[in-house]
Amino acid sequence: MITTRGLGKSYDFYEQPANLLGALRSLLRRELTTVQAVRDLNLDVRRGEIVGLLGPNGAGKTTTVKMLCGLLVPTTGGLSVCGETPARRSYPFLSQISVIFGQKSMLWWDVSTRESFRIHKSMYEIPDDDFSEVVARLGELLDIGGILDVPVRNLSLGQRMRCELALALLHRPSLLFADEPTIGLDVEAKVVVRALFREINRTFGTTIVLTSHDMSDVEALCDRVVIVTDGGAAFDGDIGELRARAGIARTVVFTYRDTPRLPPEILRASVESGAHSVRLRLGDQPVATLVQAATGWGDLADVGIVEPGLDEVMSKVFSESGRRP
Ligand SMILES: Nc1ncnc2c1ncn2[C@@H]1O[C@H](COP(=O)(O)OP(=O)(O)OP(=O)(O)O)[C@@H](O)[C@H]1O
Repeated sequence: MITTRGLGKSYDFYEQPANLLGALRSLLRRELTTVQAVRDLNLDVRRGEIVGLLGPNGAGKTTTVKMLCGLLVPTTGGLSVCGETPARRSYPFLSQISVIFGQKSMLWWDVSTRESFRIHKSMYEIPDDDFSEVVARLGELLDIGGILDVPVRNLSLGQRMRCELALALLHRPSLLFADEPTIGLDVEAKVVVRALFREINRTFGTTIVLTSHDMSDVEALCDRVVIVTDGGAAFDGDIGELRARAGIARTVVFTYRDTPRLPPEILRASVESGAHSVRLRLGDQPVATLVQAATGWGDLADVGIVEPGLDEVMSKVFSESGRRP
């Protein structure tokens, strides 16, 4: 579905002078600055996958997405998306893809969502029957039936995001780019959006490329993650491999019916301890050995093994790549 080889993009721009003197000088001589936003990126996405494109701020994720959907022309390298060259923006290409930018509205601001849908319908030549069916289905799934006739400027952020999603899915794209699609949504709306992504992926086989700083989105959705740092791919694999790469040990939590009598060395090594519980890092020792020892510290009620949070994992991988999370 997507292949990039040696993909690169640099931006040239003139820096804004910091003060009046600088501004006067810049009338005579301006300094051109180049930022290498994406460098030598090799990426393969197969049909039907949900791939997370992750990385710290400024890593080059949005620039990559913009090249993949044809909004930006690469400076170097080659890419093929749905068998086409995105920057040519041919009709067969555009009718197969869709893009959601969480920070940018694709809806017309002054008219209702339904009007934007109608414009979209004519642009994509969606037949009347298909259109009615998809609007009804998305209206129900996203709970927007009651707000389709409200001017977009009067919608709350969460309501607008639901409408943005519906607009993006109207022509049933086979490839969806979603750049921070859950930004600003409340917890309930995020769950709805994730469920919707899963559903369209399962039902229509839609391939999804997602960028998000919300690790719950990533855990809930992504079969595979590609971590971009400084414009290049620093990791490509599934979340299990990513956890292994970060090398953060799992922890085990022992919960007691009474207050446990913890040996001093256990107390010192604990990640946290409370009146009725203690949390320890699982090092090389077998879990069974630790559980056996834990039964001797008090009236053991429960044992739970906790994977490191994806936020912690990402933070470690980003910092190892020399970038802040
Ligand atoms: N239009 C532009 N002109 C000049 N530089 C740009 C432009 N757009 C992005 N950049 C620079 O390119 C680099 C990558 O930006 P990009 O927006 O692709 O990162 P990102 O990974 O999406 O970041 P974030 O997570 O903060 O959204 C940054 O250093 C940014 O300042």
